[in-house]
Amino acid sequence: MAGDTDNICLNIGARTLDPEVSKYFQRPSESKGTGASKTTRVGVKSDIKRKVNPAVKKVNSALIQRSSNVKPKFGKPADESHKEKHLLSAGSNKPKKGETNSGNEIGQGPKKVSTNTYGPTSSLFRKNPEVPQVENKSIKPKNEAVFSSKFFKDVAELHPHTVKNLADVLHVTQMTQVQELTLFPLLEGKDLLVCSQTGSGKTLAYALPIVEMLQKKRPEIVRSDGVKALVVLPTRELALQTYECFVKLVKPFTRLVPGLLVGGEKRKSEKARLRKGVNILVGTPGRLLDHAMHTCCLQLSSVEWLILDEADRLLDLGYERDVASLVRTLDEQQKNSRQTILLSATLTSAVEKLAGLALKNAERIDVSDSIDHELVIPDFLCQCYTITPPKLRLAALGAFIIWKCSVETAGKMLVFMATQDMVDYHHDLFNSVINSVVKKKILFSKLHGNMTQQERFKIFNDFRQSTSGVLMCTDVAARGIDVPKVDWIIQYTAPVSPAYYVHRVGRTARAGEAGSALLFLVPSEVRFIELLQERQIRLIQENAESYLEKLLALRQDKRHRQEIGSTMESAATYLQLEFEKAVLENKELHNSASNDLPPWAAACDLLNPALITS
Ligand SMILES: Nc1ncnc2c1ncn2[C@@H]1O[C@H](COP(=O)(O)OP(=O)(O)OP(=O)(O)O)[C@@H](O)[C@H]1O
Repeated sequence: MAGDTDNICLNIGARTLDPEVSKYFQRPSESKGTGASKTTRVGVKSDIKRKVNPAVKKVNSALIQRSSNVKPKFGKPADESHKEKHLLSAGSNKPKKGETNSGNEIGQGPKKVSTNTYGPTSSLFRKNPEVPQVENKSIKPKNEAVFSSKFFKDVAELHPHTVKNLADVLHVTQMTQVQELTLFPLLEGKDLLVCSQTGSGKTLAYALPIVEMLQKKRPEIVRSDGVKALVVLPTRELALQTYECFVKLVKPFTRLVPGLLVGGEKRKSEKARLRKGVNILVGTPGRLLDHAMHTCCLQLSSVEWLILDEADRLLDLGYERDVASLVRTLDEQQKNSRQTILLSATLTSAVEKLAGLALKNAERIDVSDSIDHELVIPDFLCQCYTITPPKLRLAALGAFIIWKCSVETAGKMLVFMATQDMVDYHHDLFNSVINSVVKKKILFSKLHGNMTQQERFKIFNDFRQSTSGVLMCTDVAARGIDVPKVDWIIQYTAPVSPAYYVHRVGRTARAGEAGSALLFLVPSEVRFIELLQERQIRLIQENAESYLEKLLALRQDKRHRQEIGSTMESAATYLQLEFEKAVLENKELHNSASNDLPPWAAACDLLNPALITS
């Protein structure tokens, strides 16, 4: 990525460069007799009648002034602008016959440039790195059928109230593979190590048998009997979601009480809940351990089931010690024998080590059809990627969101980004800019680890219940979280590994439903596609230009028709300028662009270091 950011200087054309260099970025419309082109970024900027603050005006006029003082070196008559399209395809920045590569990166100084002209393109589309075409290797995707042929109503061991409740409240009737394979060993009291693809119904696979075993116990379990089942999950959202699953499952058996402990809440109120009595305690490791050590009303002596869910994530997040301490505390305190279940979407050696620590004579259930632990992608997931030059990324993402969430349909989308600051910045930027250009407003929300628990729960729940909208998030939402009816997973920054790719895309196409995923890469990240191919994951390559083209649909709105122009380039330029203006006009956005974003993100996602520091 770092290498690609060098190209950003070309995005800003004359604005940041030495005057000697800047003349090579002259907007063609200023060449005599060619007429003004609306596709030129500076040109478009000057066309937009919008209240601009004086500082912005000063910068803009200085930029225009600077660029108009020099003679154009590139450029062709405006009436040839329709021929520009071919420049957008892969390799558009290759020197053409009769010209040399100008190589105008900052610091290189002016090089000999072509006398051949490119014409009035936006600088967004000029001097971009070549978009590589990736060879499609032969791939054998790993299959894992989600559903079994069994129905809950046919399982004699389940209470009729349970079966009815499953259908009425959880809307499930047919078992998934993992649910069928785990039900009987769990009812028999075995320890289990379960590995199954994302979205295959692992939560119900353990929650259902536990509730069933609890409701069958005689004398009947009541809340004053204390904690019988302890469920450990890596994040608050996952814990909340699992707790809610238990709340639904115990509906026919109201004497059973689930509880939630996730931190971020006052200890006093948590203690009060524990004092009243909880039978199924769901929580994150740190908080559970904290109460286990320091809250006398939390007794673990009667625990009979321990569930370590999303074990690979527990380890990734550094909870190994907390989990080990919790297991030790249980071993010391508990009076009855314990059944332990460990679940994971991937079986790594670290997970196996944890299994060795917590499980006894465990049965292993791996739903996938091979033993080499390949990554499994849901059957009905359509996966695409786009290799987009850094300068075009922001506009391409904006265009895609506008297309999928406002113009075409009102879809529901998760957008993954690398850092909390990126999420904050893009959330605020898109919320203000995109919603000022679209007719059908888009609900933008954000989720990351640096938000209060109340905020996180509220946003997570609101997004789960909404039928459309965009949730921008870090990897805090990558694993385990279950949001119904997500149409698209966008990975705006590449995941850290193929396994994380699978976790992120696994937020859609859950439990046999259909979904789509799009991965943004810059040209230097193309190796990631090869890595995915090596793991038997196939993606279809798409062109960012095909997303940018969709911006032309905004022309239906008379307010923007003129500014958008009639070409993909002019429309993309329009959106990019709207982003840039928002950053210049809004102090908070400006500050977060200049102070908070990692330099590589700032460089890719607007901004133009010159604008930020101006
Ligand atoms: N038998 C079923 N029939 C239909 N839907 C089901 C069934 N079991 C579970 N589901 C639904 O499938 C979705 C995914 O379930 P769950 O979150 O348990 O998957 P998971 O395997 O734990 O996924 P991840 O590994 O991503 O955490 C949930 O919305 C759940 O309600």
